[in-house]
Amino acid sequence: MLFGSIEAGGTKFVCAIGNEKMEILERVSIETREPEATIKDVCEFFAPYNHQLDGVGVGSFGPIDGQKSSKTYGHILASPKVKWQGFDLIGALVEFFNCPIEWTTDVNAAAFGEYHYGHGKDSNSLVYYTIGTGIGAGAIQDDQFIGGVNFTEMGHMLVTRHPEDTAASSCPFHHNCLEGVASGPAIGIRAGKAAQLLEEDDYLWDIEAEYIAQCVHNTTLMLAPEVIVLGGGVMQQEHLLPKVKKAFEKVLNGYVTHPTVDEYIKTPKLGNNAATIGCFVLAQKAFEKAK
Ligand SMILES: Nc1ncnc2c1ncn2[C@@H]1O[C@H](COP(=O)(O)OP(=O)(O)OP(=O)(O)O)[C@@H](O)[C@H]1O
Ligand SMILES: [Zn+2]
Repeated sequence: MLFGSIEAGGTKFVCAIGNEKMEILERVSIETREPEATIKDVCEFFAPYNHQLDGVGVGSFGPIDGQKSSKTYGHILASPKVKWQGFDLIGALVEFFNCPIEWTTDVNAAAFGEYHYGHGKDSNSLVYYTIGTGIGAGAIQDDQFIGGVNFTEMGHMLVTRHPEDTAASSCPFHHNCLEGVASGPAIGIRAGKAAQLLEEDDYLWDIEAEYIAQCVHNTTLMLAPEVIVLGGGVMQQEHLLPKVKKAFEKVLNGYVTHPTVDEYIKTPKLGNNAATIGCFVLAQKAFEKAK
């Protein structure tokens, strides 16, 4: 079988071809420009395979309309990328491909990859956070994405400000949401330099760990997942995960039981392939649904 994967991101579209073993056979990265030119390149990549593909999975940047009954279903909504506002992304892809398509958000796709082939392989529930330019999350319970009226926006949960943290929030909407205080740009504002340039022993990493620990605490109490995966550029700081585990145990203060922190709080097993593999699984589901 042959599946297509499209990770539609604000900076790049990563397109891949894979098989039922979830092996990536070919992959290309296309710079995100205006919609028409970008979609044209995406279609060119897939064109030689279009009659062989059994399904395509898409993980899209947002905000995107996921309400099936909506007139703008599958359209990009009020995106900061002005040229994409109102663009019918899913419609354009459905029109091009000759096979069934299943789609969700980019972070849901990464969560789905980890749920099926990564740290969630033997679990029935998983929450995945990406901590990068923004903070987004996907929650899965029994193979279903959690969400209703909208896709979830857990990255904007409110957190308690660290008493010594007076830095401006990087989120234009909230003074003390997780993204506003713990995303890469938020660390950058606090540090006065890019997060990746911050020394490993800088105290700001302890503040960062406390914010992420609050996120794990809130997630534990609201969703009680079997595993929480923390991905994205910021988590590439390997010293951060142990700090988060310690801070989480402190903030939770033994209130509920959970697996050991080493089993419970993970960085992605699939690394950068989580979303691609998640899209292949979506593609497989699209194929099975259409049978
Ligand atoms: N090694 C690193 N250490 C610390 N911060 C990092 C590192 N790599 C990237 N970042 C920070 O993460 C942000 C970029 O996030 P990421 O690498 O996940 O890409 P992205 O795809 O742009 O993010 P998003 O998932 O929000 O779209 C930047 O703010 C950057 O400062
Ligand atoms: Zn916010």
